[in-house]
Amino acid sequence: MSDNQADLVLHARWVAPVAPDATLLEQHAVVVRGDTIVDLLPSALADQQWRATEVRRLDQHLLIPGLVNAHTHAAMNLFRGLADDLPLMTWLEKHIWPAEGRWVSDPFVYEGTRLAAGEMIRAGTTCFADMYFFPDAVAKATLESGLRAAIFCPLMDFPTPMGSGPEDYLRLATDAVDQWRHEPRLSLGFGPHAPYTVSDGPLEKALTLAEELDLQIMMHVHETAGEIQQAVEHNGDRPLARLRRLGLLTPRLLAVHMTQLLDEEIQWLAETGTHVVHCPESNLKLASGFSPLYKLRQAGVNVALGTDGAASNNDLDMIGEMRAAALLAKGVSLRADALPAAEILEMATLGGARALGLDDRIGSLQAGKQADLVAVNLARLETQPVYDPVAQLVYAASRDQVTDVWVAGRALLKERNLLTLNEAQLVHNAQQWQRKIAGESQ
Ligand SMILES: CSC[C@H]1O[C@@H](n2cnc3c(O)ncnc32)[C@H](O)[C@@H]1O
Ligand SMILES: [Zn+2]
Repeated sequence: MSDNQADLVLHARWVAPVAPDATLLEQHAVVVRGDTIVDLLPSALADQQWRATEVRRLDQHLLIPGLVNAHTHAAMNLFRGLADDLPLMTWLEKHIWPAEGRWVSDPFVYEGTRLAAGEMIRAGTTCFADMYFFPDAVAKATLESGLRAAIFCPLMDFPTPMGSGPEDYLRLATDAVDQWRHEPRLSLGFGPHAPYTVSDGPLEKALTLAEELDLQIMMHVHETAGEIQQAVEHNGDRPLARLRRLGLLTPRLLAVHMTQLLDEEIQWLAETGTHVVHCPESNLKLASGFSPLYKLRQAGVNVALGTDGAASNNDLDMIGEMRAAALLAKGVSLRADALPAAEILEMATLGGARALGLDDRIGSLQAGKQADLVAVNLARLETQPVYDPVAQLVYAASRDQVTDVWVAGRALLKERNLLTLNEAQLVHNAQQWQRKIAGESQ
């Protein structure tokens, strides 16, 4: 290939690179060779300097880095709407865990993850962090969809359809790491469920293994006030203090939810480089509370954004999640300047990439990074006129304005059509699972 030959040149009316110190660009082009961005330059110059196999002119579009959903349980898409309007522990103990005990299997996780992948691609997510059972099925579905995923293998004290107990989960996790970690679009990690379901021994083992294998750890932490009260009554420690004592507060940990935080605990997170994953819609729907986003960011904690699973959110829409996060941060801090739109977009892209240890590869549009890109059409009456395209994306746009998505230079969505998954088939299969599941719970 000659020096000025590219595979793809994307010209866009606006480009938000999200790179450190980068500003919004107008009439620029992103140049892609193979799976990598090789140039970002004014459109007029790109026309002079680059020849390409494919050229797209996105004249009414904002081009952004692919959204990083930093916490979900993809296969739970098949449980969307199964149990609503309940608080966390009733939802989990009385509905979700019994349903998982009955239905979760390799084929369930494969089909549920495919359904979630279709939804995520159509909403502009290019990378998702998954925390669920049967990681091989998640890996297979992800690779087929063309998405990128960080797969956190489960760890709990009690048995599930996947494993008999901590030793078994850890063995299955290391097997999955061996099998999948060399796939360029996958990364692996450990997913101890929560402080109230994993005891000290297995947590220490997971940390040792994560250090040995250089992997991230994801855990639900401080999701509700009840979780903390129960822990204090049980062993005298708040869960975060216990994780600190065990050595888990490090840049390896993604602490999901964190709705209850003392100022001292925010300092621990900042000092140790622990990441927080904020899931505002799930927290609101389960009435769990909300994470003090403004305080966390002021303290210098890296915050990523996640949807949580579709059984508690009930969608995997990162554009909606950005809006919820922005409005909640302002409402809670009583500061209209808390979390401006550009900062929210950064959380939903580079913040997630940092938390997953992938910021050298994804999260911003820079030469040398992977070509994970999303085009959003702003020429709809709902997003007109455009003074500030990023504000329009966060405060006014909807996910169906995502028109095109690329991961590692490969198109997964073209003019709203899925290219790697059959939409009608996904709907059909979801309906079949619903009939089975609903049929038995009557
Ligand atoms: C081993 S992780 C999968 C496990 O987590 C459950 N889960 C889904 N959402 C939540 C949440 O918000 N808090 C706690 N646990 C959650 C899921 O149903 C699986 O059992
Ligand atoms: Zn979760």
